Amino acid sequence: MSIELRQLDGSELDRFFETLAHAFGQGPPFPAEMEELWRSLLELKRTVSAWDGEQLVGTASTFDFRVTVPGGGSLPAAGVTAVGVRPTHRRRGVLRSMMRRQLDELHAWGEPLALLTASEPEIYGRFGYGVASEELTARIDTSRVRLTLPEGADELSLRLVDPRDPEVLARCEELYARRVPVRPGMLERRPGWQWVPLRDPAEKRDGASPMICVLAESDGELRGYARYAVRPRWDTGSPHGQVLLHNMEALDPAAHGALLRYLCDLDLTTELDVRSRPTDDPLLHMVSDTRRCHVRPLDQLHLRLVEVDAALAGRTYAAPVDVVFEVADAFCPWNEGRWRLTGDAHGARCVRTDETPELALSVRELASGYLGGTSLSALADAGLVRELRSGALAEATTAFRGALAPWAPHGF
Ligand SMILES: CC(=O)SCCNC(=O)CCNC(=O)[C@H](O)C(C)(C)COP(=O)(O)OP(=O)(O)OC[C@H]1O[C@@H](n2cnc3c(N)ncnc32)[C@H](O)[C@@H]1OP(=O)(O)O
Repeated sequence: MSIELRQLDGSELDRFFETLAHAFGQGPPFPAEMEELWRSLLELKRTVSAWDGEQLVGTASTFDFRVTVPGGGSLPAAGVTAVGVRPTHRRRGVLRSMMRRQLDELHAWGEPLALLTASEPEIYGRFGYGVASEELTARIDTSRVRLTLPEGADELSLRLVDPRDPEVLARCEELYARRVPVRPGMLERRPGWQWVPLRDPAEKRDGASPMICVLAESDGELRGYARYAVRPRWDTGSPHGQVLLHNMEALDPAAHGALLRYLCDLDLTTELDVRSRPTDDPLLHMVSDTRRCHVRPLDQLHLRLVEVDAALAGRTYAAPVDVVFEVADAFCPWNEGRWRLTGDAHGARCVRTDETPELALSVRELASGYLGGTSLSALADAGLVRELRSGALAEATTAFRGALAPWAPHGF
């Protein structure tokens, strides 16, 4: 089988979505709402298509993001998306060849990072991606769990609005933009991206209502918003509906608490399903009983350092660090070798060196630690990082960690 790889032509987009629909197992047509959104956001220059003769057998693309890195700055990051291979052409190296082309292109364009959320966590490690953030899912028994609310929560007023109302959406996006620099992993949303967290395909609701939006305001100022749906359940006689939290942002503890209480107190419901929150979300400290919250962490952002030096120099460090890393990177050999990282809370430098290595690891582990979500010491305990100079591991571990757990607000 000979496979040709090339950028997609605009006239081939129908086939792109048809191939993706087959790859994800549901068969064509691709869900209409998603297709319309993705068509408006895809950049043909960033697509990769794999062809077996006239047949489109593989798809991949990237979005041109900026992601918040530790310290509050941001870096360009390629958001890998729409990866799929036709079921007839599985396990013959089509994905590998698309990943090869994609990373070569990102390298040529000088983009320091690539990010993705994976359908299955096993796929991307072999291409140098490490799990850089986790998300927390929870199923809160709101008939039993009580909340202790932060001061000021009672003073906020709550208002139900149409999430798609242009004025509401603009205000929510403005608030979201203020949250972006706060947490590593947050994604800047360019025009068009405000629709992504509003995705709500009817065929995926499974008995739940369309998306609802509640605003938390004080004297007309927006302090937080939550988007959710309600799935009524009456099958046992008494009502025990579920509240499904799609997304929520708040500027301060009071707004966060007010929104959470609203979601937990909705009449005729006994459960709040939290789909994706940071692993250090304050809700964990407001509930009376975490066992009845059924909390579960899942891998979230898989991250790749496309350019080790630009990536490491592009963030700041929680404590002074001066360490020589010996990096292994079989898939992107331009990253292989020794890098000396010096930095602190104000800035950093990362340069090639032939000095004696002090920590040895693969680019995958460096990626796992990059946003501050995974401890390099923990990776060393798993045999994945080797300390070659006493003290270097503790120094790098402390420097890489941040005050907040990394998290991305939505998939892509
Ligand atoms: C960012 C995103 O878009 S995530 C969405 C990814 N897409 C999907 O899950 C849709 C359904 N799946 C598919 O379309 C395909 O099976 C893909 C894209 C996951 C894999 O494509 P393939 O062309 O079969 O992969 P390819 O043959 O290149 O395999 C490369 C390697 O990955 C491994 N691999 C591929 N798929 C998987 C998987 N699902 N789980 C574990 N390992 C996998 C292969 O075994 C191979 O391993 P090796 O390096 O040891 O040889």
